[in-house]
Formats: sequence, structure tokens, C-alpha cells
Amino acid sequence: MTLDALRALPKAELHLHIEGSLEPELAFSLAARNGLELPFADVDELRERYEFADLQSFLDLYYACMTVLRTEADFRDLALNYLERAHRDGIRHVEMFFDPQVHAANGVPVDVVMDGLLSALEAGLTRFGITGGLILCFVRDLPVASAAATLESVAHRTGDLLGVGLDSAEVGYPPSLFEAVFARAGELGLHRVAHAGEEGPAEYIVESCERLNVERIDHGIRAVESQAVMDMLVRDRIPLTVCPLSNVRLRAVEHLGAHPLRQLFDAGVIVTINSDDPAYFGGYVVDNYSALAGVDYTLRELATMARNSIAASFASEARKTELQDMLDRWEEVYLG
Ligand SMILES: Nc1ncnc2[nH]cnc12
Ligand SMILES: [Zn+2]
Repeated sequence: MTLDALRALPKAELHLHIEGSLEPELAFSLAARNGLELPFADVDELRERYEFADLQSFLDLYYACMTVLRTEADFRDLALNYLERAHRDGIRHVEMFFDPQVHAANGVPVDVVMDGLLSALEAGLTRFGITGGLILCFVRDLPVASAAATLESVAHRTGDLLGVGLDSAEVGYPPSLFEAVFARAGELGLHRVAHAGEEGPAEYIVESCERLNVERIDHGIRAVESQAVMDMLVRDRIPLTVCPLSNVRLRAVEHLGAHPLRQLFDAGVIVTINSDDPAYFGGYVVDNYSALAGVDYTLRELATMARNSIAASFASEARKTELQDMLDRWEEVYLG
């Protein structure tokens, strides 16, 4: 019953690395299609590697698997796979992260990546009614000049992007490094988000808000270590895109029952639930909601987080109203 309710719950996914939805089966079929070898014998051996000690141990595998993505069709197939799944899980709007600098290092131009992903999003809209768009992420452990050049390379097609983000290895790469790049993204009319406070300190959350002018924080769970940061998030109504199963799998949090989400939610921080890299972390969005239901979050609380996901999205106001109305109807059915 709860699972049906959670599937039916209208929701947005705001923290999804599309490359993190690459399932092992698709990775091997794309490798074969492109005449490439993966450094794993088969799907089972790859799955056995899904044991992570921390963010970096995951990123090493994630970047290795990304090498199979080469053509526009690969990116379209990848995103279509995700969108089919998202449709079954009741996702009505999705904002997809992608890492163009990593693809460029594999010889794939940013336009190929974007064209493939946009083609899937168009199909997702016509087939499933899912709205959404792309958020180009800068890899924070690559040089800032590379981020700046990547941004300039898409400056002529910012209409094809919702915004920019900041991801990859966090500790030692403070957000302030990217101040000028984010300022330029703002001039180009792009929305801004950044991963902060996943493994890095709560101070990175403040820096992202004050120096990068972000509109949302991705993860942000270490905010609970500072009352001042919690107060800022509540006061300035900065939403967090929390990824509970990811945090457990990357050992940022010991177990779900000890996840800072409860403290954040009870303090009045605008929290949303997301999957991050669903192929790697044992679950898509509904699996995250469902796992929370299993550690005493009520259906009403989960519906509030879904409502937050719609409000915190970069969807048009008309689309937000439409989705909030759908959520009102869901509440009548499931909450009475
Ligand atoms: N959880 C995560 N944190 C930082 N960078 C990422 N890239 C993909 N997943 C990520
Ligand atoms: Zn992420």
C-alpha cells in the first residue's frame, strides 16, 4: 500500500546525475556497440564493485563506466532508460545533471552530450508528460579554467540549459574557487546550484550561498553541524536536495535511522528527496522515499517533501501549479 502511494505521489527529482543512472547491463551493451572494453569481466563483476568506502571510491568507478558513453544515441538511450523508470515511479519533472568535462576527456563534445539528452527529454515529454531540463555541472577537482571554458562553449545555447552545478570530489575544493564562473553563469541567465556539505564542511554551504549565489544546495547534510548554517537555510529558504540512500552507501551517514534529514526537516529546512546516482546506490527515487517510510517517516511528511521538490524546482510557475494541484488530489486520496 505504501509503495503504491509513493509511486502515485507526484514529485520532482532535482538531484540526478544522468551518468549515475547507467545500469551495468546498459554499460556493457554500449561498450559492445562502441567497440570498447570495460575493465570488468561481466555485469556481475561490475556489480560486485558497488561497495564504496567514500565519495572518491565511488567517483573512480563512476568515471570508469562513463567511458562507454560516446555518441548522441548513447546519451539518448541512457536518459530514456531513466525516464521510463521515472515515469513508473511517478516523477513528473526532472532536472538532470551531466558532467561535460568528463565526456570531453573521453573525446565527446558537449554538443553531442546535450543533443542526446535533450532528444530523450523531448521524448519523455511527449511519451510520459515528464517536464524538465539539464543542469551542466562543473567538476570541482578539474582546473577552474576548464570550467570557465566549458561554460563559454555553451554560451550560444543557454536556452538548452536550466542551469549550472558543481560536483565531484568536494573536500579541498571550496566553492569560492568557482566564484567568477558562477557569476558568468548568472549573467547568462542560468540557474545555479552546487554540491556542498556532502563530505565537505558546513562552511562550504555558506560559501556556495554567499559567493556563488546558488538557489539550492545539493546534499547539504552537514548543515546540522552548525546552528548558524541551519538558521541561514531556514531564513533564506534555501532548499536542500537530499539523497538518503547515496549518503548511506558513500558512508557520509552510518545508517538511514541516523540520517540528518530528520533534524533538517524538523528545523524547517526545505528538504527534497532524490536518488543522486540510482544505478550505483541501490535505488531510484521511490526506493529512497520507501526506505524513509521504513524508518518512521509518515506518508504526510513524505508528501511534504514531494511538495517541496515541486516548489524548489526550476519548472515554470504554471507547471508548478499544475503539479501542486495533482498533489492536492493525491492527498485527498491517500491522506483523507
Ligand atoms: N554524490 C556525488 N557527489 C559529488 N559528485 C558526484 N557526481 C556524481 N555523484 C556525485
Ligand atoms: Zn550528486
